Amino acid sequence: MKYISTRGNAPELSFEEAMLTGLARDGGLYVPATIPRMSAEDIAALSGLDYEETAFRVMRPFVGDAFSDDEFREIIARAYAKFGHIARAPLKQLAPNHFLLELFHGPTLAFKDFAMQLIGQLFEAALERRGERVTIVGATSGDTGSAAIEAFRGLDAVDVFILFPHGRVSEVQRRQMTTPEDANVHALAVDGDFDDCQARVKDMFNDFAFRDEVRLAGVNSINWARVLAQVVYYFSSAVSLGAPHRQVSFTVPTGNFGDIFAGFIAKRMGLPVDRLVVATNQNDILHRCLSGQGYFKGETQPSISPSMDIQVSSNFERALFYAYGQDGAAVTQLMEELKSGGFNVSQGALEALREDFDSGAASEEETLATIAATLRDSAELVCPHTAVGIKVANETRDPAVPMITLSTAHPAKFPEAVERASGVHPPLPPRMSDLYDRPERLTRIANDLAAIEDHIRGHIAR
Ligand SMILES: Cc1ncc(COP(=O)(O)O)c(C=O)c1O
Ligand SMILES: N[C@@H](CCOP(=O)(O)O)C(=O)O
Repeated sequence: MKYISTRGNAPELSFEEAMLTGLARDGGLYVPATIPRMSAEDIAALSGLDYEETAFRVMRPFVGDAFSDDEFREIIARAYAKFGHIARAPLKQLAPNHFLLELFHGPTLAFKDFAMQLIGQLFEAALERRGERVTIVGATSGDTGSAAIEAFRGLDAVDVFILFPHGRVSEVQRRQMTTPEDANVHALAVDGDFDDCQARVKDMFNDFAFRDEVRLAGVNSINWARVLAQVVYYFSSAVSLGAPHRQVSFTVPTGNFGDIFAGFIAKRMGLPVDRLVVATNQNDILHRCLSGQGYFKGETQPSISPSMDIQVSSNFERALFYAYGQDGAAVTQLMEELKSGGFNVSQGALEALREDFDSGAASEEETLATIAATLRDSAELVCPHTAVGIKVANETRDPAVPMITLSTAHPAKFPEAVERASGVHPPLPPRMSDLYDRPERLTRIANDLAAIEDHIRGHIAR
């Protein structure tokens, strides 16, 4: 299995190389050269398997010879051992033909743990075999950072630097990043928004001298392995509702487009998915784009679903690559135009996107009202991101097709908003009950590439 860049001008890499490389050297994102198919029989055979075996069967064709079957099975087993639910990703019924896929039973209470726990194990195995060490940099609007820190803390072969927007993540998210004591963990509070953090991470990858000096690696969803791990729960949930004999749809609270892009890959692999619905908060660039208004950046508006406060949606580049018929030059041109504000999507590409994706958005008031209504009508307390998904699912879904809305974080990560909406204060799980008492350690830093690179140079263990 080879991986190619969405911009068509970077070396083809193996799974392991693509995973350790992160961003392609032409600035693009790696995707598999061909997407492996699973037959209806292969999908039917997943019925009744546990999550780990499903993960093995779904991901195996993408991994090539990077790991033996036994090694890969052991890695998967270790990755999900710390999850607090035997099903890993349980489904709950919200209403007739509307289901919630709970993705917050991992160590940091958000869906990011599914991929991050796995790639922590994959990195450790690959780096040990190669005798190498890397410097991981990541940008976060709250959840990726805590999941990455949890997955990589204490590893000898890795230093991990997480850039988060100062003052724009929830207190629980910030404390999850700033309270680990491990010397290889570095939380950087950047004076800017998430898009600034993500842009600085990409700048570091595009600064080849720095990239090679510190042996940079990335764990944002620019990393293909992040997307791959998230494909699994589309299969596990659809199969438990009757796939391949029955179609299902998914609504996905969306920011950086990584999670929903994993759904697109599942569909391309042969999973019978009817619609993939993009649900955004008031930062609705993706909804506007899919509604035919072009992809034009605005000012990021802080919201009660802060993890989705994103304007430049990194993985949308991968969707565009397929919508433009895998034309790397066309994608390169669009990304150039994005630097000066945005671009219009061609009619053909828009039609291609709409074959798979619907979209909708939720305002702040609608998000709060949905949290309250979901508690009242279904006895489920949901986080604001999940509420965005439920609101959009209710507006767009076909009642005849089962709709699975992804529940992306535990409500206790966003207690103020949840309590404001519902009057209920969601408690943290007992294992985290001292989170508010632990000392914090962070560095406040300017939104400045040179300052961030200097800080990293000065803090890595060489
Ligand atoms: C809780 C939560 N929901 C939804 C999202 C959106 O996911 P994606 O960026 O993959 O679209 C994020 C962050 O990415 C998140 O942390
Ligand atoms: N919402 C994310 C933003 C970064 O997303 P990623 O999936 O590209 O790593 C977060 O919580 O940090």
